[in-house]
Amino acid sequence: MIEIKNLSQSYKNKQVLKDISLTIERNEYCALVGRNGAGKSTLIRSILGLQPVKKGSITLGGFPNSKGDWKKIVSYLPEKFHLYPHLTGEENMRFFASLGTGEIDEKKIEEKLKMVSLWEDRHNQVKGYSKGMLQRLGLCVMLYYDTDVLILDEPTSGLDPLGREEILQILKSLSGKTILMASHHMDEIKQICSHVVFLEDGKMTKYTVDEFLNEHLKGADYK
Ligand SMILES: Nc1ncnc2c1ncn2[C@@H]1O[C@H](COP(=O)(O)OP(=O)(O)OP(=O)(O)O)[C@@H](O)[C@H]1O
Repeated sequence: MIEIKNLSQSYKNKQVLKDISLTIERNEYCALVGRNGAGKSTLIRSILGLQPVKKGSITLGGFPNSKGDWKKIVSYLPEKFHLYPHLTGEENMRFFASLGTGEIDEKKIEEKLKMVSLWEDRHNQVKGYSKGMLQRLGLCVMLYYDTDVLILDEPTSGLDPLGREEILQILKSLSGKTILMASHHMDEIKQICSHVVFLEDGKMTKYTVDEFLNEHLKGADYK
């Protein structure tokens, strides 16, 4: 579903990604792991076409990321995103739903709000939502589009253990999705991911979760 070939990225003289090649197959749940500054955001930004690719190529579902068609199969949840605080949860959903074809699928909004346990709170203004609720609403917007590929940048960042668990359970309940998710939390990676994409010194290695744990956790780099 995601294919990266010989990707290199630099900022001025600093090379951040060095000749990276990666294939993420359909139905794989991949954690994107690396120390601060390893290049995780640079990789995500490159995949999403937010950063021009000068060297290498990226395709999503067979579509080059330089052309628009790939957007039909990919949704992205940034680490920081904006919702309208004066609108209710449901009104926010309706707003984002209308950005697609212009038509709003009310049944689907109901289904997704229930999926993220916000149906009861749908008539409340978002300004009163907790961080966990906001994160679930962000996820709900993303899930509304029913895309095959989900890219998430630290979706549980800043949440308490219960809030994190709620997000993980939602992701776990999905089927037929391909996920790339930046994460610093080994416990959540173990819980929901099949693979780890590890960035270090500009190089990338893809492991199964067990391989990664055996290789890297003896020194307790990540917990
Ligand atoms: N716009 C930019 N201009 C110059 N250098 C940048 C820019 N963006 C990122 N960098 C540098 O590139 C390197 C990789 O940054 P990136 O944000 O991709 O890492 P990251 O793995 O996402 O880090 P974190 O875990 O802290 O979010 C870092 O050394 C960073 O300082």
